[in-house]
Amino acid sequence: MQTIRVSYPIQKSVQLQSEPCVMALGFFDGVHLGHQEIIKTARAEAERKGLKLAVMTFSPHPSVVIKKGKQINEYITPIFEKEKIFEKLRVDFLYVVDFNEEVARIPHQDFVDDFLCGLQCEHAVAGFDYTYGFKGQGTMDQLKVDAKARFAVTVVSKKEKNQQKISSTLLRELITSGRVERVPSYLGKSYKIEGELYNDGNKTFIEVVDDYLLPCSGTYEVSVRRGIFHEKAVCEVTKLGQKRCLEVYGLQSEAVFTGETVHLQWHNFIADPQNYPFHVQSTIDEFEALSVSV
Ligand SMILES: Cc1cc2nc3c(=O)[nH]c(=O)nc-3n(C[C@H](O)[C@H](O)[C@H](O)COP(=O)(O)O)c2cc1C
Ligand SMILES: Nc1ncnc2c1ncn2[C@@H]1O[C@H](COP(=O)(O)OP(=O)(O)OP(=O)(O)O)[C@@H](O)[C@H]1O
Repeated sequence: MQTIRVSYPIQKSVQLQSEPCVMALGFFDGVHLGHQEIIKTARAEAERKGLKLAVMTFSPHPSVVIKKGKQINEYITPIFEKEKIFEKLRVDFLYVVDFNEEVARIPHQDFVDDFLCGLQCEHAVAGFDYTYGFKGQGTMDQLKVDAKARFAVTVVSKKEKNQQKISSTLLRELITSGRVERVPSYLGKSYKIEGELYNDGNKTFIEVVDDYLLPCSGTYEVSVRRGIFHEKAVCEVTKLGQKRCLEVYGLQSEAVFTGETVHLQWHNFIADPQNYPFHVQSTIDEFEALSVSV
């Protein structure tokens, strides 16, 4: 897979690198079961038509630039993690559009002309609620109009679980409120982060990139994978202002770890920082009840 950074106006070199493709559109934070449906659909079309499979995403999240509603600057899948997932899903080109104020103002028709036709999109695939262009005025119906018969459009219908749309928003809410055990039914697997393991003689801790979304402060049942070793452990999350700390207990090995790459999977919330177990239960049940989709 090739990851290609795209700025606006699109660089000539990027256009020259492009190949006729089926393009899947969206931000794709988490690459959850709804997103996977988009990629699967796009891949099937790419195979049927003998085209490359491309994904077009943005960085940072448009909410950071548009400043309307909640700004999303921590991710379930920071860009390096997204790249790995798309690689596994056999994506050929990952276009990462540098989303800035100028891009936010691009009218929907221009976005289609420059970013889709300009990168040889022959078939676009996105979900029922995908929007694009200035003020999000481009909808999936508008995309068919803006395509002007230059490419085909497939709209993927809403994928639901427990009567609600599977969404990055719901997953973020589950993770940040500590209900990590609910994640697999929307993500298809437990929430997993990658970091580096350190031991300072007393404590074992994991350092992660700053833009990873972490569960709320508390103690969690986790599993840690280091190379061929896969162990159950306990992780205590503490957050002091901007400073976040992930301390890990119960790893079998006595070795001193200095920067070894580890993968940590979040299985269950055990207790909050005051050692009250399951304090978040009611909050998230309320959230899930409130967010039942219409
Ligand atoms: C070229 C482009 C310009 C956009 N401009 C706006 C905008 O001016 N206002 C807006 O609310 N959303 C705008 N959007 C954002 C999308 O409509 C959408 O909200 C965004 O991709 C985030 O999706 P999500 O909230 O579903 O993750 C733009 C998207 C694209 C691709
Ligand atoms: N549950 C779903 N069913 C079908 N399509 C989906 C679903 N969730 C997202 N999509 C589609 O996947 C692509 C990426 O969407 P996006 O990144 O906005 O995900 P999201 O989960 O809706 O995020 P958010 O909750 O932040 O709005 C878009 O084409 C979107 O329409």
